Amino acid sequence: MKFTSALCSGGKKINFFHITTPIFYPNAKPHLGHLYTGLLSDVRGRWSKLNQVNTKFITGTDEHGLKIQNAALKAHVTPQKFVDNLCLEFKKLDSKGWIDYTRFIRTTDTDHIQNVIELWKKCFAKGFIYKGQHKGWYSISDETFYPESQVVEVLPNGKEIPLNKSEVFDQDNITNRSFINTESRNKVVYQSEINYFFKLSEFKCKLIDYIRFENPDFIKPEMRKEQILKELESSKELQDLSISRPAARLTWAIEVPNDPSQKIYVWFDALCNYITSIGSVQSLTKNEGDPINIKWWENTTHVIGKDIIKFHAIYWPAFLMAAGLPLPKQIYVHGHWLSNGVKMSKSLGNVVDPIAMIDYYGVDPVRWYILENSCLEADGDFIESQLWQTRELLVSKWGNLITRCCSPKFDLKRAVGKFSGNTDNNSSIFLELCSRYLEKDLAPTYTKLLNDLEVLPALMDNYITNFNMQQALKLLWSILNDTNTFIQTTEPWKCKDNQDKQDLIIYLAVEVSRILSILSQPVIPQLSAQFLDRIKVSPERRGLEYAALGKDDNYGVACNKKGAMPITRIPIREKHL
Ligand SMILES: Nc1ncnc2c1ncn2[C@@H]1O[C@H](COP(=O)(O)OP(=O)(O)OP(=O)(O)O)[C@@H](O)[C@H]1O
Repeated sequence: MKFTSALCSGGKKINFFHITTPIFYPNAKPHLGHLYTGLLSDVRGRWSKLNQVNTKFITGTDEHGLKIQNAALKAHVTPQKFVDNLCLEFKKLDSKGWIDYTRFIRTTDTDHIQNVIELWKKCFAKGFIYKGQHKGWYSISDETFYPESQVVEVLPNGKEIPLNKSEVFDQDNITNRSFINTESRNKVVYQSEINYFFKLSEFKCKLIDYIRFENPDFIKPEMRKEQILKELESSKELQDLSISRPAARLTWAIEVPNDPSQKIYVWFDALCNYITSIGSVQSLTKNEGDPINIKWWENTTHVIGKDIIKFHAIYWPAFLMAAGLPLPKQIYVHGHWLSNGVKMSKSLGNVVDPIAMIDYYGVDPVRWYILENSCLEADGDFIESQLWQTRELLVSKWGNLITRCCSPKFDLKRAVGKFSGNTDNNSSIFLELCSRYLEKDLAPTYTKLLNDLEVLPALMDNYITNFNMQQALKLLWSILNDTNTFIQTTEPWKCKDNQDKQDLIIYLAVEVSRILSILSQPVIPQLSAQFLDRIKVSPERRGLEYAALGKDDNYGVACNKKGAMPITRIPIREKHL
């Protein structure tokens, strides 16, 4: 069918789509930023399902590591109890936000732990892991080491000075002194210990070839790819990566195979969740694995915030290359939600509580607002009055349009019965009908509307598959605005003496509502269902194949009577004023 193939990349049907969010640290309750990553992935996953592609969407929590161990200690509970409690908060946010995942992975899950051990063993067997002395500046908050060039000392008066090159640091001479790294600006401490190392230094050229030449779409958007390539192509060599910590210091982590004195570094553990989400390390092994699992893996998209790009675009591909495993298809990197110009983060506590917003404004206005006010390339500010305004527009532009169509003055069933069979996804027939019944000077208005409606599914497909949700929503607003203007100008309530004309106007308006509601199901799953219910579109006719003019000839029955509005006005939250 012409319509379906238009929605498939390059005309080729993709059968598998696997999408992942990062697994989040459950060291405090989630905030708006976590909902954002979940939402981008959820909409993309739902779009893929609507397109009848086999889809898996995985999210979860990253439960090991020093950061969790310390937070649990502070809360006077065991790390297991600590993560059990907070994991529920992340699940609650997903449930409130209608984040429709296939599996919620916890890194404490048994199958995941097994995979981490397998991945380690493979890298070890191929000679990419060795034991050595490690000295360096470590940020517990970021769970990562920083080079000296990225560390400054913060003096008691708040002044920041570079490290004194001639000073020899050790764990003792930094007590009572404060150091931060210049990348995340989190605190760092000096550590010297025995660790296992991963030979990251061997992957610089392989990564450049892979990202720049062989798979130029691996990292999106372009600016993020260039950022990573700049780092890789700089004259600096990649430093081997410390991937274990002494068990004496880190207890809450997976044990290094055959060495109980060491625990696996939390990022080596966490990244492996993407494999757990498909199956096992073994099942992804080239030539020996499961072809279906490999297919899932080759159609995997990771969605992440820009704060963790290095881990996903450098470390993760290098681990996989070392283990002889294939790489996922793509990594999409998004910007941050800010609070007074600073990244909203659990550690800083400068957060917006998304659950409070959802409880008051409803899930779909929040989803719409977040997606409309963000794009991958930029950071965004949350402004509650804008969220309220977005909701107002959904009520006045969309809710009202449907309510108008369902007015007792009109007869939707009659209009649908009269015009749906005539059109059959062919707007030129409908154009002809419009020119027969409507005034000549309306021709530009309805021609534009019909054209826009015809190309809408393919344009939305392009925007959503490229995570450009903002533009996809702009298209919906534009058609809604044009339809409201069309109704306002044609005044169907004044066409009592010309039933065909009235039916035609109402039919066009309700078709816009129906098509837009079908296409927006991934974005506003609850509201779109309520809209479709209001005009009695059967649940079997809500697939993408019905998102075209005239496609559904069997809805609108008994709608033209007073019914509850799917969405009504509410004032802005009092707390906000
Ligand atoms: N301010 C934010 N804007 C957008 N996404 C965010 C934001 N904060 C966190 N995320 C999402 O969460 C991921 C990081 O998860 P993490 O649990 O470390 O969150 P965090 O709030 O930065 O935590 P912490 O402050 O403890 O480091 C990001 O890559 C991104 O997907």
